[in-house]
Amino acid sequence: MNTLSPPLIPIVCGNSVLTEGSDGVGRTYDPATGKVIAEFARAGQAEVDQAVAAARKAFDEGPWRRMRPFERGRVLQRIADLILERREELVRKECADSGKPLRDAYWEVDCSARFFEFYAGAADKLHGSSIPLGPDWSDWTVKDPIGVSLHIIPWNYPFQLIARGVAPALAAGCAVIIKPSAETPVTAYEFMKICQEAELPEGLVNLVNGRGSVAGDMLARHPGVDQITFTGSVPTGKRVMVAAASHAIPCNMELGGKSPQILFADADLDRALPVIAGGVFTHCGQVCNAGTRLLVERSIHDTVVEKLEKKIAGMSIGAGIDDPDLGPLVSLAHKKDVESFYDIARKEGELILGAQTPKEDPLSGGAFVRPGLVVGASNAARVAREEIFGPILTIIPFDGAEEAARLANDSPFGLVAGVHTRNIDAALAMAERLRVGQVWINSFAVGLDVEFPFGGYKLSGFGREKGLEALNAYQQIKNICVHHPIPR
Ligand SMILES: NC(=O)C1=CN([C@@H]2O[C@H](COP(=O)(O)OP(=O)(O)OC[C@H]3O[C@@H](n4cnc5c(N)ncnc54)[C@H](O)[C@@H]3O)[C@@H](O)[C@H]2O)C=CC1
Repeated sequence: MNTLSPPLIPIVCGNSVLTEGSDGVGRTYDPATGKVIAEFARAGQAEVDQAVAAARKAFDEGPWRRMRPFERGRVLQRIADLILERREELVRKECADSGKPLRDAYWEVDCSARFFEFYAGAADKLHGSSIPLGPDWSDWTVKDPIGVSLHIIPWNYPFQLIARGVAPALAAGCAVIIKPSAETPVTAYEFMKICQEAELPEGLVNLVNGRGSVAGDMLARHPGVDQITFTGSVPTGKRVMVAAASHAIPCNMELGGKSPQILFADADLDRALPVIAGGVFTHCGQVCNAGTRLLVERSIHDTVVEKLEKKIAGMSIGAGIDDPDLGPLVSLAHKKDVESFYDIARKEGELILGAQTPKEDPLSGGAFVRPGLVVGASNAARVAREEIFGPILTIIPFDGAEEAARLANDSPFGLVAGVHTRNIDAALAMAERLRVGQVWINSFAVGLDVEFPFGGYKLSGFGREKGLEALNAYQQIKNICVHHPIPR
Protein backbone atom coordinates (compact mmCIF):
# COMPACT_ATOMS: atom_id res chain seq x y z
CA MET A 1 0.00 0.00 0.00
CA ASN A 2 1.25 3.48 -0.84
CA THR A 3 1.10 5.23 2.52
CA LEU A 4 1.70 8.61 0.87
CA SER A 5 -1.52 8.58 -1.13
CA PRO A 6 -4.19 10.84 0.34
CA PRO A 7 -7.18 9.23 2.06
CA LEU A 8 -10.29 8.65 -0.04
CA ILE A 9 -13.62 9.94 1.23
CA PRO A 10 -16.48 7.68 0.13
CA ILE A 11 -20.14 8.23 -0.66
CA VAL A 12 -22.34 6.67 2.01
CA CYS A 13 -25.80 5.38 1.03
CA GLY A 14 -27.38 3.50 3.91
CA ASN A 15 -24.96 0.74 4.87
CA SER A 16 -23.15 0.91 1.51
CA VAL A 17 -19.84 2.73 1.52
CA LEU A 18 -18.94 3.54 -2.09
CA THR A 19 -15.33 4.34 -2.85
CA GLU A 20 -16.10 5.01 -6.50
CA GLY A 21 -18.59 7.42 -7.94
CA SER A 22 -19.77 7.69 -11.53
CA ASP A 23 -18.51 11.30 -11.75
CA GLY A 24 -14.88 10.36 -11.00
CA VAL A 25 -12.67 11.58 -8.18
CA GLY A 26 -12.27 15.03 -6.64
CA ARG A 27 -9.49 16.44 -4.50
CA THR A 28 -9.51 18.73 -1.53
CA TYR A 29 -6.53 20.92 -0.64
CA ASP A 30 -5.07 22.57 2.44
CA PRO A 31 -5.46 26.22 1.41
CA ALA A 32 -2.45 27.24 3.50
CA THR A 33 -0.05 25.05 1.53
CA GLY A 34 -1.88 24.03 -1.63
CA LYS A 35 -1.23 20.35 -0.76
CA VAL A 36 -3.86 17.67 -1.44
CA ILE A 37 -5.23 16.40 1.88
CA ALA A 38 -7.86 13.97 0.62
CA GLU A 39 -9.60 12.65 -2.45
CA PHE A 40 -13.30 11.97 -2.65
CA ALA A 41 -15.59 9.84 -4.78
CA ARG A 42 -17.86 12.12 -6.84
CA ALA A 43 -21.43 10.97 -7.18
CA GLY A 44 -23.36 10.82 -10.44
CA GLN A 45 -26.94 9.72 -11.08
CA ALA A 46 -26.47 6.10 -9.92
CA GLU A 47 -25.13 7.07 -6.49
CA VAL A 48 -27.65 9.88 -6.10
CA ASP A 49 -30.46 7.39 -6.79
CA GLN A 50 -28.95 4.96 -4.29
CA ALA A 51 -28.66 7.61 -1.56
CA VAL A 52 -32.20 8.82 -2.09
CA ALA A 53 -33.51 5.23 -2.07
CA ALA A 54 -31.70 4.58 1.22
CA ALA A 55 -33.10 7.75 2.79
CA ARG A 56 -36.61 7.03 1.47
CA LYS A 57 -36.55 3.53 2.89
CA ALA A 58 -35.30 4.76 6.24
CA PHE A 59 -38.04 7.37 6.37
CA ASP A 60 -40.93 5.34 4.96
CA GLU A 61 -40.19 1.98 6.57
CA GLY A 62 -37.54 2.56 9.24
CA PRO A 63 -38.02 2.93 12.99
CA TRP A 64 -36.96 6.59 13.39
CA ARG A 65 -40.21 8.46 13.08
CA ARG A 66 -42.08 5.78 14.98
CA MET A 67 -39.70 5.96 17.92
CA ARG A 68 -40.87 7.80 20.99
CA PRO A 69 -39.64 11.37 20.65
CA PHE A 70 -37.54 11.29 23.82
CA GLU A 71 -35.69 8.26 22.43
CA ARG A 72 -34.84 10.22 19.29
CA GLY A 73 -33.60 12.96 21.61
CA ARG A 74 -31.30 10.52 23.40
CA VAL A 75 -29.72 9.49 20.11
CA LEU A 76 -29.12 13.15 19.24
CA GLN A 77 -27.54 13.65 22.65
CA ARG A 78 -25.20 10.72 21.91
CA ILE A 79 -24.14 12.49 18.70
CA ALA A 80 -23.42 15.65 20.71
CA ASP A 81 -21.33 13.67 23.20
CA LEU A 82 -19.38 11.94 20.42
CA ILE A 83 -18.65 15.27 18.73
CA LEU A 84 -17.18 16.57 21.99
CA GLU A 85 -15.21 13.35 22.52
CA ARG A 86 -13.64 13.79 19.07
CA ARG A 87 -13.25 17.56 19.42
CA GLU A 88 -9.48 17.76 18.93
CA GLU A 89 -9.45 15.52 15.85
CA LEU A 90 -12.39 17.35 14.26
CA VAL A 91 -10.83 20.75 14.93
CA ARG A 92 -7.56 19.77 13.28
CA LYS A 93 -9.27 18.28 10.26
CA GLU A 94 -11.48 21.34 9.82
CA CYS A 95 -8.49 23.67 10.17
CA ALA A 96 -6.62 21.83 7.42
CA ASP A 97 -9.57 21.55 5.03
CA SER A 98 -11.14 25.00 5.35
CA GLY A 99 -8.07 26.97 6.48
CA LYS A 100 -9.81 28.56 9.44
CA PRO A 101 -7.83 29.59 12.54
CA LEU A 102 -7.76 27.05 15.35
CA ARG A 103 -10.03 29.07 17.67
CA ASP A 104 -12.68 29.36 14.93
CA ALA A 105 -12.49 25.61 14.36
CA TYR A 106 -13.01 25.02 18.11
CA TRP A 107 -16.01 27.33 17.96
CA GLU A 108 -17.34 25.42 14.96
CA VAL A 109 -17.07 22.02 16.62
CA ASP A 110 -18.43 23.20 19.99
CA CYS A 111 -21.31 24.92 18.26
CA SER A 112 -22.09 21.74 16.35
CA ALA A 113 -22.32 19.78 19.59
CA ARG A 114 -24.63 22.49 20.98
CA PHE A 115 -26.99 22.08 18.01
CA PHE A 116 -27.36 18.38 18.78
CA GLU A 117 -27.84 19.05 22.50
CA PHE A 118 -30.40 21.76 21.82
CA TYR A 119 -32.50 19.68 19.40
CA ALA A 120 -32.08 16.56 21.58
CA GLY A 121 -34.03 18.49 24.20
CA ALA A 122 -36.56 19.71 21.66
CA ALA A 123 -37.43 16.30 20.16
CA ASP A 124 -40.18 15.59 22.72
CA LYS A 125 -41.62 19.11 22.72
CA LEU A 126 -43.00 19.31 19.19
CA HIS A 127 -46.53 19.97 20.31
CA GLY A 128 -49.55 20.54 18.16
CA SER A 129 -52.47 22.61 19.35
CA SER A 130 -56.12 22.04 20.05
CA ILE A 131 -58.67 24.23 18.33
CA PRO A 132 -62.04 25.00 19.91
CA LEU A 133 -64.97 24.30 17.54
CA GLY A 134 -67.74 24.12 20.11
CA PRO A 135 -69.73 21.21 21.58
CA ASP A 136 -69.55 17.81 19.84
CA TRP A 137 -66.36 18.64 17.97
CA SER A 138 -62.70 17.99 18.72
CA ASP A 139 -60.01 19.44 16.56
CA TRP A 140 -56.27 19.31 16.95
CA THR A 141 -53.07 19.53 14.98
CA VAL A 142 -50.17 17.10 14.91
CA LYS A 143 -46.74 17.75 13.47
CA ASP A 144 -45.54 15.17 10.98
CA PRO A 145 -41.94 15.00 9.79
CA ILE A 146 -41.68 16.32 6.25
CA GLY A 147 -39.76 13.31 4.92
CA VAL A 148 -36.36 13.17 3.21
CA SER A 149 -34.49 16.40 3.78
CA LEU A 150 -31.53 17.41 1.58
CA HIS A 151 -28.78 19.57 3.11
CA ILE A 152 -26.55 21.39 0.62
CA ILE A 153 -23.57 22.67 2.58
CA PRO A 154 -21.08 25.43 1.68
CA TRP A 155 -17.37 25.44 2.46
CA ASN A 156 -17.11 28.15 5.09
CA TYR A 157 -18.52 26.15 8.06
CA PRO A 158 -18.59 22.59 6.68
CA PHE A 159 -19.19 20.82 9.99
CA GLN A 160 -21.30 23.37 11.83
CA LEU A 161 -23.72 23.85 8.94
CA ILE A 162 -24.32 20.11 8.82
CA ALA A 163 -25.20 20.22 12.52
CA ARG A 164 -27.34 23.35 12.12
CA GLY A 165 -29.66 21.69 9.62
CA VAL A 166 -29.37 17.98 10.31
CA ALA A 167 -30.00 18.16 14.08
CA PRO A 168 -33.48 19.77 13.80
CA ALA A 169 -34.34 17.58 10.80
CA LEU A 170 -33.56 14.42 12.80
CA ALA A 171 -35.33 15.75 15.89
CA ALA A 172 -38.45 16.23 13.77
CA GLY A 173 -38.26 12.62 12.55
CA CYS A 174 -36.86 13.16 9.04
CA ALA A 175 -34.23 11.19 7.12
CA VAL A 176 -31.42 13.27 5.63
CA ILE A 177 -28.96 13.45 2.76
CA ILE A 178 -25.87 15.62 3.15
CA LYS A 179 -24.20 17.14 0.10
CA PRO A 180 -20.98 18.84 1.29
CA SER A 181 -19.09 21.42 -0.74
CA ALA A 182 -16.49 19.89 -3.07
CA GLU A 183 -14.00 22.33 -1.45
CA THR A 184 -14.42 20.88 2.06
CA PRO A 185 -15.66 17.27 2.24
CA VAL A 186 -13.43 16.05 5.09
CA THR A 187 -15.43 16.53 8.30
CA ALA A 188 -18.74 15.49 6.70
CA TYR A 189 -17.35 11.96 6.54
CA GLU A 190 -16.24 12.24 10.17
CA PHE A 191 -19.84 13.14 10.94
CA MET A 192 -21.00 9.95 9.21
CA LYS A 193 -18.65 7.91 11.41
CA ILE A 194 -20.15 9.58 14.47
CA CYS A 195 -23.67 8.74 13.27
CA GLN A 196 -22.63 5.13 12.86
CA GLU A 197 -21.18 5.02 16.36
CA ALA A 198 -24.35 6.62 17.74
CA GLU A 199 -26.24 3.69 16.11
CA LEU A 200 -28.56 5.69 13.94
CA PRO A 201 -30.89 3.46 11.91
CA GLU A 202 -29.60 2.40 8.51
CA GLY A 203 -30.11 5.02 5.79
CA LEU A 204 -31.27 7.76 8.13
CA VAL A 205 -28.23 9.92 7.31
CA ASN A 206 -26.53 9.63 3.91
CA LEU A 207 -23.52 11.37 2.43
CA VAL A 208 -23.27 12.33 -1.24
CA ASN A 209 -20.00 13.96 -2.21
CA GLY A 210 -19.61 15.48 -5.62
CA ARG A 211 -19.85 18.55 -7.77
CA GLY A 212 -22.63 20.99 -7.06
CA SER A 213 -23.65 21.27 -10.69
CA VAL A 214 -23.79 17.46 -10.99
CA ALA A 215 -24.62 15.63 -7.74
CA GLY A 216 -26.10 18.74 -6.08
CA ASP A 217 -28.41 19.46 -8.98
CA MET A 218 -29.45 15.80 -9.36
CA LEU A 219 -30.31 15.62 -5.68
CA ALA A 220 -32.27 18.87 -5.69
CA ARG A 221 -34.34 17.63 -8.67
CA HIS A 222 -34.84 14.12 -7.34
CA PRO A 223 -38.51 13.22 -6.83
CA GLY A 224 -37.56 11.22 -3.72
CA VAL A 225 -36.42 14.38 -1.88
CA ASP A 226 -39.13 16.22 0.08
CA GLN A 227 -37.37 19.37 1.32
CA ILE A 228 -34.10 21.26 0.79
CA THR A 229 -31.98 23.31 3.19
CA PHE A 230 -29.40 25.33 1.28
CA THR A 231 -26.65 27.71 2.39
CA GLY A 232 -24.48 29.41 -0.20
CA SER A 233 -24.44 32.07 -2.88
CA VAL A 234 -27.44 33.82 -4.41
CA PRO A 235 -26.94 32.50 -7.98
CA THR A 236 -26.61 28.89 -6.80
CA GLY A 237 -29.51 29.36 -4.39
CA LYS A 238 -31.70 30.48 -7.29
CA ARG A 239 -30.71 27.40 -9.29
CA VAL A 240 -31.60 25.20 -6.34
CA MET A 241 -34.99 26.97 -6.01
CA VAL A 242 -35.68 26.20 -9.69
CA ALA A 243 -34.77 22.55 -9.08
CA ALA A 244 -37.04 22.47 -6.02
CA ALA A 245 -39.84 24.07 -8.04
CA SER A 246 -39.51 21.32 -10.66
CA HIS A 247 -41.13 18.95 -8.16
CA ALA A 248 -42.84 21.54 -5.96
CA ILE A 249 -40.98 21.01 -2.69
CA PRO A 250 -40.24 23.65 -0.04
CA CYS A 251 -36.76 24.96 0.64
CA ASN A 252 -34.92 26.99 3.25
CA MET A 253 -32.50 29.45 1.71
CA GLU A 254 -29.62 31.13 3.55
CA LEU A 255 -27.87 33.23 0.94
CA GLY A 256 -25.46 35.53 2.74
CA GLY A 257 -25.41 39.29 3.00
CA LYS A 258 -23.67 42.63 3.17
CA SER A 259 -24.50 43.30 6.76
CA PRO A 260 -24.31 46.85 8.14
CA GLN A 261 -22.76 47.74 11.47
CA ILE A 262 -24.00 51.16 12.57
CA LEU A 263 -21.61 53.03 14.82
CA PHE A 264 -22.96 56.14 16.57
CA ALA A 265 -20.62 58.82 17.90
CA ASP A 266 -21.65 58.16 21.50
CA ALA A 267 -20.58 54.48 21.39
CA ASP A 268 -17.84 53.17 23.66
CA LEU A 269 -15.17 52.77 20.96
CA ASP A 270 -12.93 50.60 23.12
CA ARG A 271 -15.75 48.09 23.30
CA ALA A 272 -17.25 48.59 19.85
CA LEU A 273 -14.18 48.47 17.61
CA PRO A 274 -12.96 44.98 18.59
CA VAL A 275 -16.53 43.75 18.11
CA ILE A 276 -16.75 45.42 14.70
CA ALA A 277 -13.38 44.01 13.62
CA GLY A 278 -14.37 40.53 14.84
CA GLY A 279 -17.61 40.86 12.89
CA VAL A 280 -15.79 41.31 9.61
CA PHE A 281 -12.42 39.56 9.91
CA THR A 282 -13.46 36.29 11.58
CA HIS A 283 -12.57 33.38 9.27
CA CYS A 284 -11.02 35.92 6.92
CA GLY A 285 -14.41 37.45 6.14
CA GLN A 286 -15.84 34.17 4.83
CA VAL A 287 -18.94 34.35 6.98
CA CYS A 288 -22.47 34.82 5.64
CA ASN A 289 -23.38 37.34 8.32
CA ALA A 290 -20.04 39.23 8.27
CA GLY A 291 -20.57 42.90 9.13
CA THR A 292 -18.74 44.18 6.06
CA ARG A 293 -20.44 47.59 5.74
CA LEU A 294 -19.51 49.94 8.58
CA LEU A 295 -21.75 53.00 8.76
CA VAL A 296 -20.04 55.54 11.03
CA GLU A 297 -21.41 58.81 12.36
CA ARG A 298 -19.45 61.46 10.46
CA SER A 299 -17.95 63.21 13.52
CA ILE A 300 -15.96 60.08 14.47
CA HIS A 301 -15.29 58.76 10.95
CA ASP A 302 -11.60 59.73 10.74
CA THR A 303 -10.81 58.56 14.28
CA VAL A 304 -12.47 55.21 13.62
CA VAL A 305 -10.63 54.72 10.32
CA GLU A 306 -7.33 55.52 12.01
CA LYS A 307 -7.96 53.09 14.87
CA LEU A 308 -9.12 50.30 12.57
CA GLU A 309 -6.14 50.81 10.26
CA LYS A 310 -3.84 50.43 13.24
CA LYS A 311 -5.68 47.32 14.33
CA ILE A 312 -5.61 45.53 10.98
CA ALA A 313 -2.02 46.54 10.22
CA GLY A 314 -1.00 44.45 13.24
CA MET A 315 -3.03 41.37 12.31
CA SER A 316 -1.09 38.14 11.97
CA ILE A 317 -1.60 36.00 8.86
CA GLY A 318 -0.74 32.31 8.64
CA ALA A 319 -1.89 28.70 8.54
CA GLY A 320 -5.06 28.09 10.54
CA ILE A 321 -3.33 25.53 12.75
CA ASP A 322 -1.02 28.30 14.10
CA ASP A 323 -4.13 30.26 15.15
CA PRO A 324 -3.31 33.56 13.44
CA ASP A 325 -5.71 36.52 13.26
CA LEU A 326 -6.31 35.62 9.61
CA GLY A 327 -5.96 32.22 8.00
CA PRO A 328 -5.98 31.63 4.26
CA LEU A 329 -9.11 31.88 2.13
CA VAL A 330 -10.66 28.55 1.22
CA SER A 331 -8.95 28.19 -2.18
CA LEU A 332 -6.70 29.86 -4.73
CA ALA A 333 -9.75 30.36 -6.97
CA HIS A 334 -11.54 32.24 -4.21
CA LYS A 335 -8.38 34.27 -3.52
CA LYS A 336 -8.47 35.46 -7.13
CA ASP A 337 -12.11 36.53 -6.72
CA VAL A 338 -11.38 38.41 -3.50
CA GLU A 339 -8.29 40.09 -4.93
CA SER A 340 -10.32 41.39 -7.86
CA PHE A 341 -12.20 43.47 -5.29
CA TYR A 342 -8.98 45.24 -4.27
CA ASP A 343 -8.82 46.69 -7.79
CA ILE A 344 -12.54 47.53 -7.72
CA ALA A 345 -12.07 49.22 -4.32
CA ARG A 346 -9.25 51.40 -5.68
CA LYS A 347 -11.53 52.60 -8.47
CA GLU A 348 -14.55 53.19 -6.25
CA GLY A 349 -12.78 54.82 -3.30
CA GLU A 350 -9.51 54.62 -1.40
CA LEU A 351 -8.10 51.26 -0.34
CA ILE A 352 -6.22 51.33 2.95
CA LEU A 353 -3.77 48.41 3.35
CA GLY A 354 -5.16 45.24 1.69
CA ALA A 355 -2.59 45.02 -1.08
CA GLN A 356 -2.45 41.84 -3.13
CA THR A 357 0.03 39.33 -1.73
CA PRO A 358 3.33 40.01 -3.51
CA LYS A 359 5.03 37.18 -5.43
CA GLU A 360 8.08 37.07 -3.14
CA ASP A 361 5.90 36.89 -0.03
CA PRO A 362 6.35 33.58 1.87
CA LEU A 363 2.55 33.43 2.06
CA SER A 364 2.10 33.56 -1.70
CA GLY A 365 1.97 29.72 -2.03
CA GLY A 366 -1.27 29.57 -0.05
CA ALA A 367 -4.62 31.31 -0.50
CA PHE A 368 -3.65 34.25 1.73
CA VAL A 369 -4.82 37.82 1.32
CA ARG A 370 -4.24 40.93 3.38
CA PRO A 371 -7.08 42.70 5.17
CA GLY A 372 -8.22 46.05 3.78
CA LEU A 373 -10.42 49.04 4.54
CA VAL A 374 -12.27 50.94 1.84
CA VAL A 375 -13.13 54.59 2.47
CA GLY A 376 -14.64 57.22 0.21
CA ALA A 377 -16.85 54.75 -1.69
CA SER A 378 -20.59 55.37 -1.77
CA ASN A 379 -23.26 52.95 -0.64
CA ALA A 380 -24.02 52.38 -4.33
CA ALA A 381 -20.48 51.08 -5.00
CA ARG A 382 -19.91 47.39 -5.67
CA VAL A 383 -17.74 47.16 -2.55
CA ALA A 384 -20.78 48.28 -0.54
CA ARG A 385 -23.35 46.08 -2.28
CA GLU A 386 -21.72 42.77 -3.16
CA GLU A 387 -20.78 39.91 -0.87
CA ILE A 388 -16.98 39.74 -1.25
CA PHE A 389 -16.45 36.91 1.25
CA GLY A 390 -12.99 38.19 2.13
CA PRO A 391 -11.36 40.50 4.74
CA ILE A 392 -12.49 43.82 3.27
CA LEU A 393 -14.45 46.39 5.30
CA THR A 394 -16.20 49.27 3.52
CA ILE A 395 -16.62 52.34 5.74
CA ILE A 396 -19.31 54.92 4.94
CA PRO A 397 -20.09 58.06 6.99
CA PHE A 398 -23.64 59.10 7.95
CA ASP A 399 -25.28 62.16 9.49
CA GLY A 400 -28.00 61.24 11.98
CA ALA A 401 -30.13 58.17 12.60
CA GLU A 402 -32.40 58.86 9.62
CA GLU A 403 -29.55 58.57 7.15
CA ALA A 404 -28.04 55.59 8.97
CA ALA A 405 -31.31 53.65 8.66
CA ARG A 406 -31.70 54.62 5.01
CA LEU A 407 -28.16 53.49 4.13
CA ALA A 408 -28.42 50.30 6.16
CA ASN A 409 -31.66 49.32 4.40
CA ASP A 410 -30.40 50.36 0.97
CA SER A 411 -28.97 46.93 0.17
CA PRO A 412 -30.14 43.95 -1.85
CA PHE A 413 -29.45 41.85 1.27
CA GLY A 414 -30.99 41.79 4.75
CA LEU A 415 -29.35 39.14 6.91
CA VAL A 416 -28.17 40.80 10.16
CA ALA A 417 -27.13 44.23 11.46
CA GLY A 418 -25.16 45.66 14.39
CA VAL A 419 -25.96 48.88 16.25
CA HIS A 420 -23.35 50.42 18.54
CA THR A 421 -24.45 53.24 20.86
CA ARG A 422 -24.78 54.05 24.56
CA ASN A 423 -28.33 55.28 23.92
CA ILE A 424 -30.55 52.22 24.22
CA ASP A 425 -33.64 54.15 23.04
CA ALA A 426 -31.82 55.08 19.81
CA ALA A 427 -30.67 51.47 19.41
CA LEU A 428 -34.17 50.05 19.83
CA ALA A 429 -35.64 52.63 17.44
CA MET A 430 -33.03 51.63 14.88
CA ALA A 431 -33.69 47.91 15.44
CA GLU A 432 -37.35 48.50 14.59
CA ARG A 433 -36.48 50.16 11.30
CA LEU A 434 -33.88 47.70 10.01
CA ARG A 435 -35.05 45.26 7.34
CA VAL A 436 -32.89 42.36 8.48
CA GLY A 437 -33.49 39.01 10.16
CA GLN A 438 -31.44 39.78 13.26
CA VAL A 439 -30.18 42.91 15.05
CA TRP A 440 -27.25 42.88 17.45
CA ILE A 441 -27.02 45.82 19.88
CA ASN A 442 -23.54 46.55 21.24
CA SER A 443 -22.42 43.11 20.11
CA PHE A 444 -22.18 41.18 16.88
CA ALA A 445 -22.54 37.45 16.27
CA VAL A 446 -21.13 36.23 19.56
CA GLY A 447 -21.35 33.02 21.55
CA LEU A 448 -22.41 29.57 20.45
CA ASP A 449 -25.79 31.10 19.53
CA VAL A 450 -27.90 28.08 18.65
CA GLU A 451 -31.01 29.21 20.54
CA PHE A 452 -32.37 32.06 18.45
CA PRO A 453 -33.72 32.09 14.91
CA PHE A 454 -31.43 33.03 12.06
CA GLY A 455 -32.25 33.90 8.47
CA GLY A 456 -32.65 36.81 6.14
CA TYR A 457 -34.89 39.31 4.46
CA LYS A 458 -34.66 40.14 0.75
CA LEU A 459 -31.85 38.38 -1.21
CA SER A 460 -30.45 36.93 2.01
CA GLY A 461 -33.05 34.21 1.65
CA PHE A 462 -36.05 32.87 3.50
CA GLY A 463 -36.92 30.39 6.20
CA ARG A 464 -35.27 30.34 9.59
CA GLU A 465 -32.51 28.14 10.94
CA LYS A 466 -31.46 27.69 14.57
CA GLY A 467 -33.69 27.94 17.62
CA LEU A 468 -37.11 26.32 17.82
CA GLU A 469 -38.20 28.08 14.60
CA ALA A 470 -35.85 25.86 12.57
CA LEU A 471 -38.02 22.85 13.36
CA ASN A 472 -40.86 24.29 11.25
CA ALA A 473 -38.93 23.53 8.05
CA TYR A 474 -38.86 19.83 8.88
CA GLN A 475 -42.48 19.33 9.91
CA GLN A 476 -45.84 19.63 8.29
CA ILE A 477 -49.03 20.23 10.14
CA LYS A 478 -51.88 17.78 9.97
CA ASN A 479 -55.26 18.81 11.29
CA ILE A 480 -57.54 16.14 12.73
CA CYS A 481 -61.18 17.00 13.15
CA VAL A 482 -63.64 14.71 14.96
CA HIS A 483 -67.40 15.01 15.13
CA HIS A 484 -68.67 13.07 18.15
CA PRO A 485 -72.07 14.21 19.31
CA ILE A 486 -72.42 13.41 23.00
CA PRO A 487 -75.96 12.40 24.04
CA ARG A 488 -77.15 15.06 26.49
N1 LIG B 1 -24.10 32.48 2.60
C1 LIG B 1 -23.07 31.75 2.91
O1 LIG B 1 -22.89 31.31 4.03
C2 LIG B 1 -22.10 31.41 1.84
C3 LIG B 1 -21.95 32.18 0.73
N2 LIG B 1 -21.04 31.86 -0.21
C4 LIG B 1 -20.90 32.77 -1.36
O2 LIG B 1 -20.86 32.00 -2.52
C5 LIG B 1 -19.70 32.35 -3.29
C6 LIG B 1 -19.26 31.18 -4.11
O3 LIG B 1 -18.94 30.06 -3.28
P1 LIG B 1 -19.38 28.59 -3.76
O4 LIG B 1 -18.78 27.53 -2.95
O5 LIG B 1 -19.17 28.53 -5.23
O6 LIG B 1 -20.92 28.62 -3.34
P2 LIG B 1 -22.12 27.90 -3.97
O7 LIG B 1 -23.32 28.64 -3.54
O8 LIG B 1 -21.92 27.70 -5.44
O9 LIG B 1 -22.07 26.44 -3.28
C7 LIG B 1 -22.77 26.08 -2.12
C8 LIG B 1 -23.14 24.61 -2.21
O10 LIG B 1 -24.02 24.42 -3.32
C9 LIG B 1 -23.56 23.34 -4.14
N3 LIG B 1 -24.00 23.60 -5.50
C10 LIG B 1 -23.39 24.32 -6.47
N4 LIG B 1 -24.13 24.34 -7.59
C11 LIG B 1 -25.25 23.62 -7.33
C12 LIG B 1 -26.41 23.29 -8.08
N5 LIG B 1 -26.57 23.70 -9.34
N6 LIG B 1 -27.37 22.55 -7.50
C13 LIG B 1 -27.24 22.12 -6.23
N7 LIG B 1 -26.16 22.42 -5.46
C14 LIG B 1 -25.18 23.16 -6.01
C15 LIG B 1 -22.06 23.36 -3.93
O11 LIG B 1 -21.46 22.14 -4.30
C16 LIG B 1 -21.97 23.65 -2.44
O12 LIG B 1 -22.20 22.44 -1.74
C17 LIG B 1 -18.72 32.82 -2.24
O13 LIG B 1 -17.73 33.62 -2.78
C18 LIG B 1 -19.62 33.55 -1.30
O14 LIG B 1 -19.86 34.85 -1.77
C19 LIG B 1 -20.26 30.74 -0.10
C20 LIG B 1 -20.34 29.95 0.98
C21 LIG B 1 -21.26 30.23 2.07
